[in-house]
Amino acid sequence: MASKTKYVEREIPQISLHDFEHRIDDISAEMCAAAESVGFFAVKDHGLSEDEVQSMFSVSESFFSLPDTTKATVPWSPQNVGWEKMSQVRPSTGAADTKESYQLQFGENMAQSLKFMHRVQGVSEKLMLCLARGLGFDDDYFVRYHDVSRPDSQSTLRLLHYYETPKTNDGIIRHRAGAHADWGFLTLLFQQSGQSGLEICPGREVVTEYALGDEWTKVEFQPGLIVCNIGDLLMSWSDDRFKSTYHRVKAPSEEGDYFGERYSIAFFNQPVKDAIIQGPKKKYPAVTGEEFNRAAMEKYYGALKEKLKAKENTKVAEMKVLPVEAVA
Ligand SMILES: O=C(O)CCC(=O)C(=O)O
Ligand SMILES: [Fe+2]
Repeated sequence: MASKTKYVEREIPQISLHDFEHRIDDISAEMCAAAESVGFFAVKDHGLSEDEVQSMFSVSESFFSLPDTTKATVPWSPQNVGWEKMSQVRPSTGAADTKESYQLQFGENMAQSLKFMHRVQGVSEKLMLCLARGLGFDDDYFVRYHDVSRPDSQSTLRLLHYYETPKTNDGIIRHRAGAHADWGFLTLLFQQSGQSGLEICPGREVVTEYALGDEWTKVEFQPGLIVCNIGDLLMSWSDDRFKSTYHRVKAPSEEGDYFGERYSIAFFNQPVKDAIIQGPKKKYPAVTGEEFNRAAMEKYYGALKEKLKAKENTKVAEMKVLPVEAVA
């Protein structure tokens, strides 16, 4: 039986993008303070309407309601596009997440999804400008490296669907999104009212490996907010000034947890392969986006292998494991 989760109240800063052009310096200061402390913040007044977001959730729900045999005609591929089900194993849990997801990249997509992706990219570019300014880079520094018109653009929209979890007490932990830090640059996340479960565990340096057994804070849906978090890549690119924070969608198991279906939408900003990743203080040697990903993949598989070795009767080769591109 899992022990009772420890919760603490932490403030997740809410940052208004209202009157962006005139307030960039103030917004940038707020964003950098959040990125340096909790690693998560929420933006409001970002220009995306509730209708636009709900339409994208409708697309997602229609897609996931198709029979598996139909969804399997667009299977997940190593380019990180397509559908997967119950196949993402996290080093923190060594077990597959109880979910399905569908990845889309810029290019040939349904017009509605593509339009939404461009809208979220627009918000992302504002955040990139603020973060670049905060680090002392040119304003367009990060935006240039996240050019979604390039054919090798890696940024990905991920539709997520977590299955309803039985309220049985059978001792099986049904992970939704096992604890992890996103490995990319910056993630923007959309949640739905009443579908709780997202939790964060800030302070990587003070938590145990994968933050298991530590103190969590719930990040609940609020209308009009986009939840944003720093990924490992930006942590490195900022000389560790901005924090990539552990988070999860909790395996429902305790009183007050939400056991129903959950839909969420994540937009992962990823730099192009030839981006040069190095912070202003040059804490780490310069690497390309491609090299950074390769190293992240090795680290992920190393951690996963260790975890699986530690678990009895689990053979790595028998498990269908998604590569790190889909891991975020
Ligand atoms: O579904 C969520 O709310 C979080 C998903 C997530 O953390 C991820 O896909 O990286
Ligand atoms: Fe994540």
